[in-house]
Amino acid sequence: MMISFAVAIVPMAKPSFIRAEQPLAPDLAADCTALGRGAASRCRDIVFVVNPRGANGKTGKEWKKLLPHLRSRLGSDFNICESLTSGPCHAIDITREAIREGADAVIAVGGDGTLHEVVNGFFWGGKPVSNNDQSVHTTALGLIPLGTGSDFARTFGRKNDPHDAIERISKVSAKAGYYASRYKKFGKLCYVIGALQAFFGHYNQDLKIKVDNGGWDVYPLVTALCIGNAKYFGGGMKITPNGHPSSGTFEVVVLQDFKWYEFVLNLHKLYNGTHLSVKNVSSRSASSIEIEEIVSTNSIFVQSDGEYLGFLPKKFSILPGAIEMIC
Ligand SMILES: Nc1ncnc2c1ncn2[C@@H]1O[C@H](COP(=O)(O)OP(=O)(O)OP(=O)(O)O)[C@@H](O)[C@H]1O
Repeated sequence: MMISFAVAIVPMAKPSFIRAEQPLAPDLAADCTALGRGAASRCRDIVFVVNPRGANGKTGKEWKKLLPHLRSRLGSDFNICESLTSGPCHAIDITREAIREGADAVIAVGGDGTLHEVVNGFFWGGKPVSNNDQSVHTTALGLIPLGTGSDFARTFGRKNDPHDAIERISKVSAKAGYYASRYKKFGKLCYVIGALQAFFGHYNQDLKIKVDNGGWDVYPLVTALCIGNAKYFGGGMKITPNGHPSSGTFEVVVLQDFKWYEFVLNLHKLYNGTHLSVKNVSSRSASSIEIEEIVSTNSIFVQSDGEYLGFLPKKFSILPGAIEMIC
């Protein structure tokens, strides 16, 4: 069985962010290449955190093609700092360092995994990271979606066109400055293949769920539980169709006693968001949720934005308005 939750981010003015109550990543030694090379004072206004290995390496290639356009579009308003990630979790460190150094905006360039890491770089020990001089200046978050799925951007109705993303960044540039695996070679189909493969050796599990500090509800034979403050995951599956980053809540969708053939038969509904009317599918909205096994096996896998997040039990909660996002 798998628990997944779509994203942990934000839109417009003061949106919300989903937080896992346990640390999302270790605080690795800060070795942000771009800022650590002594270029911080030159490059700290807008930092592009680029995952060159995203989408099977396509992100790196697309980014190289995009750079000249980006420089000509934003170069007059911003000092542009490009920082390539060297491996998993590096984006977290780069982001934290950029915020501490007073960056006006940090832009994730890659897929949902990269965005996930950048968002987590905005926090440390459950609290927002602040810049070194402790001023009211804040750092905005932006996204150039160049990953395999890039599902978060879909919630905003985006076609995941990087040029559109640059236009959005250029339009709000003044404001930003002010406010202060494995099947990826199959592209988006990798998510369907991965989900089908997950059914083999899969077993349903009885769970208990506590929503918004209420009582515990028992959910027998859970096949999958998905939490989202955005609508999409799995390369365009509208899994939490009522989720939206500005709602201040997330949507919880539970699939119970689902067979692999039901997954196949209902695949089109998962993609267009009409699966909530299917038998054994339920949905509710929440601002915090605790999930535990009825009988503990410590084997219920949790993933977030395609990233491994450990095993149950887990608690997730919304942090309303935690990050200013360029969108
Ligand atoms: N230099 C690197 N080499 C290998 N892996 C990296 C590197 N930099 C970052 N990563 C890891 O790659 C993961 C996936 O990247 P990303 O989300 O950008 O692309 P994707 O998986 O193709 O897109 P999506 O998540 O939208 O499907 C990130 O979460 C990160 O942990």
